[in-house]
Amino acid sequence: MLNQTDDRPIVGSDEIKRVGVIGAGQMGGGIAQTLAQCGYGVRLLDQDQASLDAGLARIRKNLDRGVERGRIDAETRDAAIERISTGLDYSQFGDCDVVIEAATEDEAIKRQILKALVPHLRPDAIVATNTSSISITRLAAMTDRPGRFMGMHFMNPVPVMRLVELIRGIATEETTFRVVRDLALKLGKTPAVAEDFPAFIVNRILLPMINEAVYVLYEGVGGVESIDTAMKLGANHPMGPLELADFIGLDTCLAVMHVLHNGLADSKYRPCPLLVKYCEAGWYGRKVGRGFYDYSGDTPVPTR
Ligand SMILES: CC(=O)CC(=O)SCCNC(=O)CCNC(=O)[C@H](O)C(C)(C)COP(=O)(O)OP(=O)(O)OC[C@H]1O[C@@H](n2cnc3c(N)ncnc32)[C@H](O)[C@@H]1OP(=O)(O)O
Ligand SMILES: NC(=O)C1=CN([C@@H]2O[C@H](COP(=O)(O)OP(=O)(O)OC[C@H]3O[C@@H](n4cnc5c(N)ncnc54)[C@H](OP(=O)(O)O)[C@@H]3O)[C@@H](O)[C@H]2O)C=CC1
Repeated sequence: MLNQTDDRPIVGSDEIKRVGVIGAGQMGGGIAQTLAQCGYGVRLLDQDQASLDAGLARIRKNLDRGVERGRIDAETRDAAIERISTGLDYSQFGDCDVVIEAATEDEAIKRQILKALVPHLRPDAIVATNTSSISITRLAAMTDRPGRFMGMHFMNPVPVMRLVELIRGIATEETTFRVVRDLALKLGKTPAVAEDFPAFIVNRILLPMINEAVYVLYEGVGGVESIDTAMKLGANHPMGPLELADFIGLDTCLAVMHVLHNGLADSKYRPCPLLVKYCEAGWYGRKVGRGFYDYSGDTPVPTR
């Protein structure tokens, strides 16, 4: 398939066979698992072996749970694991058709990753970012291929959630968009298109709600349990906002609020000081064992 604007060849969606994933955290792991379950070869990278091992162990556990619950059989699980290779070196992405960046929500880290990544890619490879909030256009400018760059924003937990937000940067070519949209469809997801504004659609709406829940806690309007019970039973949310904040990661929640606050320059997006304090303490939520709940025991215990 030929690129419509500059005639350089670009991979077509049917030709996507190998996908690289950068970051083996909860999102990178979920994306890798979903890709592998759908038959794609996956190259997974993180910055150290311990993070890679932990990521792969989480994928195995999720797939094992699928087998236990009768959702998949053991052969499907084993084949999915076989399709995932891991490494610490960007050269593993040399044969990838698409690479999805899913590292920590920090623009400096993402810029560094993108700069290091592109020299190893085929000229026609597409780069997508799973950022929750950062400008796609700005990240694209860090690469040698703004036309082959866009936002592909999965939701957590990736294997379960049906939505993928698709965000074009100012330079994203239509062919790139179509290839990435088709990949999302092949993963069984429903795409929703968002413009390149801070935090796009889902997080522009969801994160201020979570931040407000933290203010409600900060001001003593309710305790952790009351707030979550109120929103679960009163608004039919599957998780309360504080439970959800812990699930997303308080570091990610705070990073998104900063992008909204800085990017839209409106005081309504001011991160709650209590959210800032929890992050300063390293209480990032479920992934570290403590956030608005303490996860060290059998059942989560509210911390306030
Ligand atoms: C921050 C961003 O940039 C954007 C975001 O992602 S915002 C966050 C968006 N996500 C949400 O809002 C999630 C809200 N929560 C939920 O929808 C549900 O609580 C939930 C789907 C996470 C769990 O559902 P539940 O019914 O309470 O639990 P449970 O029965 O254990 O799990 C339901 C299914 O999800 C699967 N699941 C749960 N957690 C999982 C995980 N972390 N990874 C993979 N699969 C998971 C389970 O295996 C189960 O699958 P089966 O029914 O096929 O066996
Ligand atoms: N959490 C959520 O609900 C959602 C998050 N997102 C987005 O997905 C991305 C990842 O989030 P999430 O998975 O939750 O975060 P996690 O903290 O779970 O994982 C981030 C991973 O990135 C790794 N990492 C950090 N720096 C580098 C680097 N220089 N090179 C390679 N890997 C690196 C981290 O390694 P280490 O642990 O060693 O630092 C970690 O394994 C973020 O952009 C986030 O905004 C999108 C949708 C939902």
